[in-house]
Amino acid sequence: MRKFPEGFIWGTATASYQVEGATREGGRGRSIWDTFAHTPGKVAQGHHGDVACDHYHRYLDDIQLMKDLGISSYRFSIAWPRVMPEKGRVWVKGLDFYKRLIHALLEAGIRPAVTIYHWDLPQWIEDDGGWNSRETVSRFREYSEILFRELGDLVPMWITHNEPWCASILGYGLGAHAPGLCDWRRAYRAAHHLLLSHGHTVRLYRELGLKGEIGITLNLTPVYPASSRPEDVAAAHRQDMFQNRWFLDPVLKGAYPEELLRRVDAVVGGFDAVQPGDLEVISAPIDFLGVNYYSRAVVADDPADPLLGVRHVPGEGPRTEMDWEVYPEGLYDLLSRLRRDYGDVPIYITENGAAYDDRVEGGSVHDTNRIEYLALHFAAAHRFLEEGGNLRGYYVWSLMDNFEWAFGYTKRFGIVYVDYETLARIPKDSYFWYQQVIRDRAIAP
Ligand SMILES: CO[C@H](O)c1c[n+]2c([nH]1)[C@H](O)[C@@H](O)[C@H](O)[C@H]2CO
Repeated sequence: MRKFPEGFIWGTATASYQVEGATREGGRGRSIWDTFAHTPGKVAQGHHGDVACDHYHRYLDDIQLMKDLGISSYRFSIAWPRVMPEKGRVWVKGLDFYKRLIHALLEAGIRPAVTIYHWDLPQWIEDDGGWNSRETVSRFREYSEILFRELGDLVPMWITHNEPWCASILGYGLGAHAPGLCDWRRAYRAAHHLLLSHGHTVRLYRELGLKGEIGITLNLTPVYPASSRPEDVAAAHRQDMFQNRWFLDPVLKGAYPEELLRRVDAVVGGFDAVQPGDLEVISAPIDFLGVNYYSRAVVADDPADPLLGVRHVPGEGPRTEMDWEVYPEGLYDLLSRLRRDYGDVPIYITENGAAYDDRVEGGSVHDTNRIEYLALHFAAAHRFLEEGGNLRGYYVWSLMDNFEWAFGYTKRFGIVYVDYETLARIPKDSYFWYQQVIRDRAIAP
């Protein structure tokens, strides 16, 4: 058996817009995802989060599932529109659901890990410029201060942002996520303002003297050259800069990659979002780095690509329902690279999991492919730990099937199946497998 260390944190993760529903309850205002999902053609089959998994009303049953599973921590996000539903209005009572949730988690012996922002920006802030506007930085700090003052003594682990790369590139550059804009200049400005708001919030956390830990979650994708040709190796470095170092370097080293700034300036002109002192704020020391890992990228040199001169090449591994290659070695390589290039920063894997075409058969879901995926990735994490890696914990994405953004409910990532007709929860085989791993604190060799 491959034993994990005493005190290793086993968890599961979700996000507010993906599981809560109750989008019109408790004084909640509209988010950019309410707007985006209700815009025809943006989300598969017209799906939206109005009901989702109804976690807002069913959270006690879901916590019982977590308790039976045996996890020691649950990562979830707070919906900003519940706290700031409209311009000029702070609705602290909007936190009442989260206070109930957190108390129930603590009573169940489960450590709450709160993501302050997981993409559901209040629509009124987007109407005021959203992450393209520097004003949103101070609004995020104000929002964070409310959370810290109301929940700071109860919540021991805070994540400022979930994947600012996705929030900026997918939301403002590619238009695939809310707010659905296709403007690279705004995308780069949004990325900077997301990072800046992270830094200010970390500083605030320290100023308030709170005793927990705070960090940020980045989606990180190790990049491999399609061949050993120097052009492909150089292409992989460029993609790594765009995919990973763009966020890792400012947060952990206090500087953007020089070549990225040059390319951004050349393509979008005048990357003027950066002001003196910003990088010092962004690199405020963090207690941990949250890593979301799902798969790798393989790239080749391609002069026709205007920004980076790369083209993606499919890896040769099996694919999940998201058409992502299953590549557990990439998790070990990523963690090892972080340790090599960024020092011994404590790491949590804040998301890892897979979507598969799960079917209910006789009241069960035999998701052996997901068990295989998780077993391989747990083994990669274990190898890193065995080499002295500073890995603190592992949050499986996701506790339950949920709203998978532009894919709606067509992709299932949960270790618990959700019947969207009845909202019944059915633990999958992977739930019971994970339960045993947690009990043994080990995986089979
Ligand atoms: C390349 O995958 C990204 O890192 C990523 C994958 N995922 C995420 N980020 C988001 O944080 C979750 O909200 C998604 O539900 C989840 C599954 O798609």
